[in-house]
Order: sequence, then structure tokens, then C-alpha cells
Amino acid sequence: MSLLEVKNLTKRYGNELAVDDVTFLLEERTATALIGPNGSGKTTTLSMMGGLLRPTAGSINWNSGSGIGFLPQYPRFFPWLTALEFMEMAAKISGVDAKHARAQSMRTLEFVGLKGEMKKKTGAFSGGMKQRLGLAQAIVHQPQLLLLDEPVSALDPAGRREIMDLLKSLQQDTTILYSTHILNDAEEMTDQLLFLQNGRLVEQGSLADVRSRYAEPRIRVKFSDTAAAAAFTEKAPWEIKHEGNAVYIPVIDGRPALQEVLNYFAANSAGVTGIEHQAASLEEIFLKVAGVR
Ligand SMILES: Nc1ncnc2c1ncn2[C@@H]1O[C@H](COP(=O)(O)OP(=O)(O)OP(=O)(O)O)[C@@H](O)[C@H]1O
Repeated sequence: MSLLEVKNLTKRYGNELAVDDVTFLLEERTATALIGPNGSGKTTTLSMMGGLLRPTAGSINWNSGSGIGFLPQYPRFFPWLTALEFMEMAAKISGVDAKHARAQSMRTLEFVGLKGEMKKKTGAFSGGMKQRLGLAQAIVHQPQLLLLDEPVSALDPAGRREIMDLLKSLQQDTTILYSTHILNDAEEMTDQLLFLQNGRLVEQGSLADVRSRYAEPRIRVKFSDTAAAAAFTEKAPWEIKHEGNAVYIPVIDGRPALQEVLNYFAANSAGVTGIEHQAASLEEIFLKVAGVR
């Protein structure tokens, strides 16, 4: 059963439609990546779902009572509070019983790797530590739905890796909707992709579905050098694209099959060092959907 249903969600600022008639479902214990160029409406969508903004039209329906955790794009902390004080406050605001707030806060800080920093003032935290604290306040009450606006974009690669791993471990019993412009991350943790452009949902589905719509699969044949690739280009039995020491054979309606290409090169192996099937990366799909290419 789906946990949440977003129907015809719309937000208008004056004449501008920041979010334009967006409809989707979140299934229980799935991860959904919300992607799209700057200004496409990701933050506005998440803010409406998190209850920070009122929709102009449309509805957001829950099929469950248990809470939401929300990590805004630029979380604010009170710099004079220690991490533990901040967390206890966040826990109480999120409905954690006052008796359990401290223990629950300490457990969560440990989970996000801030056990040693509990007594430090948040004003002295680095960007990466703040990001972890932001995640900690979002999950302290063990919500069923986690909404995360750009949870890893501000981090360096090591920090991103750690937060992505934390999110993956949460995914087992939480439904996660997160926005990102780092497509490698979206590729790594996604059961559903939502692609916004100018406020409209222009693509939606599993990564495999979206890939198959845009994939234009091809076979890449790598040669030992450019001259060998050029020599093959002269006599190629298929339509090909030559780029440096490689040639690309577009696969249209399953032709040519990889086996056919392998057979050809088994008999004419002049300078071939590798043959592989390639699908489009999410990055390439993004550029295509966004109309950059
Ligand atoms: N408070 C506001 N008043 C007027 N327009 C706004 C407001 N907030 C956002 N917008 C406009 O709504 C559109 C969507 O913005 P939003 O911040 O949701 O996009 P985004 O996809 O999150 O972008 P980014 O990747 O840059 O964070 C933009 O055109 C933006 O200028």
C-alpha cells in the first residue's frame, strides 16, 4: 500500500507556477529521488509536503499517522546550544516524550557519528557536522517518512559517502523522499525517480524504466589506438560513430546483437582491446530531459 499520495499539487507565486500539477505516490519503505535543474520546484514541493508551505491547489494524503522527519536545504541551529541540547529540543518538538528525549537524542547522535561532539556548541560545527546534525534532528522521533532537501549536496565526497550509507541503512524501515542534483547519488539509492522541470513532473518511474525510455543503448568497441579505430570505420558493416580510439554502434530494436558484433571481431580482430554494451547514465538522461542536448 502506498504511504502517501500527492495529487495535482500546485504552488503559485504571483504569476509564476513554482510547482505545476504534480502527482505521485510514495510506496512504503522505498526511496524516491527528486531531481531536476535549479529552480525546477524541488524545494517548494518538499516544503509543501513537510507542512512549511501551503499548496495553492492539490492534496497530500497520508495513509498512516506516524510522523514525518524533515531536513530543509539550509537547516538552522541555535549556535549557543550544544548538539545534545539542540537535539533534546528537536526531539520534544517532534513529539518524543520528555522522559525519553535525552536517551533518544544521544542514540541518534551516535547513529549519525556525532557521539564525540554531543557537548560541543553547534556554532562551532563544520558544514559536514551540521549536515549530520540536520539529519539527526529529522530522524530523532523515528518517523515513517523522511523528507530530505539536498541532504548531501554540500558535502565533500567522503562526507557524501557516509551520509548516503546512513540513509541506505534507514531505508530498510523508512520511506525516503530526497532531492539531489548529484545524479550518482540518485542512481545509487532510488526505487522511484521524479524529474521536475519548470515545476512540472516530466519523468517518473524506476531508474530502469526511465533508462529504457532514454537509453539509446549502444555497443562500444575500443581499439588499441585511433588509427585502428579509423581503419575499422572505413569498412564497418554497421552504421557507427567514431570517437578517438573507440567506435560506437547504436543498437536499434535489438540490432546488431552483441553476439553478432563479437562474432565479427572474432574473425577480424584488428587492434580491438574491448567490446561492451553501454546504457545511458542518469547524467546523460538528465541532460536530454532538461533539453540541454
Ligand atoms: N518565496 C518565493 N517567492 C517567489 N518565488 C519563489 C519563492 N520560492 C521559490 N520561488 C520560485 O519557484 C521556483 C522553484 O523554486 P525551488 O526553490 O522550489 O526550486 P529547486 O528545484 O529547489 O531549485 P534549487 O535546485 O536551485 O534549490 C523558482 O523559479 C523560484 O524562483
